[in-house]
Amino acid sequence: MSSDASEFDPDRIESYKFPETTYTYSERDVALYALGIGACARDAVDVDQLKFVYHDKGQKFIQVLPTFAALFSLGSLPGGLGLPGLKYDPRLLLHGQQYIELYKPLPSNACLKNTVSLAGLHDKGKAAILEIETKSYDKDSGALLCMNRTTAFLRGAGGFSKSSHPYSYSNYPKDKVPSVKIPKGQPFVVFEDCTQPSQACSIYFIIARMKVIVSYLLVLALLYRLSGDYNPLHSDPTFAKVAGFTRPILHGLCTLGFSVRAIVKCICRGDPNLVKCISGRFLLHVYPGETLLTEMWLEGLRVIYQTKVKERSRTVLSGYVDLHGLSSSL
Ligand SMILES: CCCCCCC[C@@H](O)CC(=O)SCCNC(=O)CCNC(=O)[C@H](O)C(C)(C)COP(=O)(O)OP(=O)(O)OC[C@H]1O[C@@H](n2cnc3c(N)ncnc32)[C@H](O)[C@@H]1OP(=O)(O)O
Repeated sequence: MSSDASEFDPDRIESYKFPETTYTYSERDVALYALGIGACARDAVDVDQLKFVYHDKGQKFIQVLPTFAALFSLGSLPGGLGLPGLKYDPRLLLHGQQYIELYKPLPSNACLKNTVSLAGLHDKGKAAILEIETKSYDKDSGALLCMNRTTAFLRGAGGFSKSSHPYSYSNYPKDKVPSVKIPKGQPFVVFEDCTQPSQACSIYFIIARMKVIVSYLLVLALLYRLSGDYNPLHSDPTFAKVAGFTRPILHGLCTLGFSVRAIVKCICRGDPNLVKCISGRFLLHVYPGETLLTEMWLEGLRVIYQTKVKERSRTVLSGYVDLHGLSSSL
């Protein structure tokens, strides 16, 4: 018996073959992205960040922040999430998680070929969770640059299981994904950005062995969207209200970009190529203009982090970043 085309149909979603896509970017996109996640926002001559927006010290290419790789995954979805069998209200979609593996330093401009597949689909009753895997190859050399696993939390789309057992499909072993446990002790380092332009910038407070970074977001969602996520949830007040928010919220990937940029600055001493893999779960929305505070703990070559909104004292993101090694100056 064929299923009704207007129904949520997990079998159709699971058997869908995603087309290959291409994604092309230039140095201008790389610099615009870095500005969208707050690089140099508080200090236009920050030696650790100028290289992400400018050919600092005569460098030949602008360097690429590791979370730039996440853009390839959003750009790889044909027509958004218009998959056969997937029925959901786009106004209720939230970004749930992002996982990125980096295999090579990201070039400052490239033409990429993306292969896309379903990584997971889960029925959580009140929501459906959809996971999409994107592998990005340099089109010229054929080299695999990175892999993204992007998780969408589709509020109101759950309850589609055909048996009493909740539907759950994954193309990767769940036990290989470490869950994040925030350590009980104090974070590792303290770094605080200046709060007002009139203050001296980039003041370091080394308090015991703690470092904390504070960043200030202003109209970032409007700037960040120019990197390719035009979801009106981040710009349209009416749309945001229907989605359940008092005003447009920040892109999850912008918050992740802030947090990982803080880690690159504080732990990697500005070297983006020390980052091997990134994992983050979005726990709560962020309003543009709120202050982000990223706390970091170092456990071997793993940085465990959590990001809080200072004004509401709420954790909005947590995860880990695995490194290839540690900076010798740490
Ligand atoms: C293909 C992908 C395309 C992606 C496109 C992205 C486009 C972007 O423009 C969209 C955005 O950027 S939206 C902004 C960023 N995201 C957010 O602000 C979401 C913040 N998180 C929340 O609000 C809640 O955690 C919330 C609402 C997500 C969950 O909270 P609750 O409803 O309270 O859930 P809870 O009862 O705690 O858990 C139910 C089950 O769901 C699992 N879960 C919870 N949070 C999750 C999350 N963030 N990601 C993945 N899974 C999550 C829980 O584990 C639980 O399952 P189980 O019962 O099996 O443990």
